[in-house]
Amino acid sequence: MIQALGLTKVYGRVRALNGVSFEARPGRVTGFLGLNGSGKTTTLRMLLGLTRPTAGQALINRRRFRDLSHPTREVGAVLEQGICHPGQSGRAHLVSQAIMVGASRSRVDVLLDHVDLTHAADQRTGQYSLGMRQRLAVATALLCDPPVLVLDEPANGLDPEGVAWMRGLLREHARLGGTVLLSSHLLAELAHLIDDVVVIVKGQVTCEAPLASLYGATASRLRIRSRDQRRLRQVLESAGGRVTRNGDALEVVGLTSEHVGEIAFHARVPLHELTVDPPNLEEIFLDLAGSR
Ligand SMILES: Nc1ncnc2c1ncn2[C@@H]1O[C@H](COP(=O)(O)OP(=O)(O)OP(=O)(O)O)[C@@H](O)[C@H]1O
Repeated sequence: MIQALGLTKVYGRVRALNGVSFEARPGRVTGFLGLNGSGKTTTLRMLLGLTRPTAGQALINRRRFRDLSHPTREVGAVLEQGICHPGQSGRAHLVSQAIMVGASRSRVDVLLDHVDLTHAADQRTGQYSLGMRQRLAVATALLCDPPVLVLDEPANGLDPEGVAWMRGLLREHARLGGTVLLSSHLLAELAHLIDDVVVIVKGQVTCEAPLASLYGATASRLRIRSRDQRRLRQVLESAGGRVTRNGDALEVVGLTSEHVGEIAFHARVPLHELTVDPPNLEEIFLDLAGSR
């Protein structure tokens, strides 16, 4: 469980965070979304005891990071990939990290396998691709099998296969009861990964909700073609639809497809096309982030 309680951070004249509060719960993957400079990294760093809040508290399992008796057993973090010596092999890196955090040596091989790096374990990390370094960073975070995971832009630089792998790993972690909080500046990228969304805009949380509820709150757009567009537009508008023209089609918001079908039937206007465009996640996010 992660809790941000009124987190505020002031750097000189910059108020980077202004009373940020939200929760990330066990068994769920929470996306922490915001445009560049909105305060995501500052918040994550506070959760991990790396930045001191001016006011408020950042709690992992109801304690501040510095009060955790075994921090690496409670929370694993991937803040930036590639904090490893380029001359060291992936395996050597993990072994030295395991010694530092008191994890067993056997855990290293299990994790190399888990992140699919066994084949490159003895290669120098300086020769690793961005995706391989990201996998190594995830393995490092998992050394003590912590229930809470915090990841800053984990999909950055990953190819589609890497993104799919990361998605599977994080979903599985949540399925087993873990808490996952990850930041991103792209909502669409997280569509099949996250359960809950927290949106931060200029240091303030503007939305905290299950992802599914965002789809529900935004009306679908219908695309309709007919032989008699003029008549159709008239009847749809008088039924309360907001109609705009797009090429040879009409776009309608505010009516369901069933409703449109019945209206067209009663008006005796044959339809050539009636399709539903689900809300576009990126548009929803940009609306929430106040950039449109
Ligand atoms: N050490 C610092 N000193 C001064 N200002 C800072 C410092 N760290 C962050 N800031 C400012 O705080 C604000 C939030 O920055 P932060 O890095 O948390 O945003 P972010 O959402 O993670 O952005 P990005 O997606 O670009 O990484 C920005 O205006 C940034 O310039």
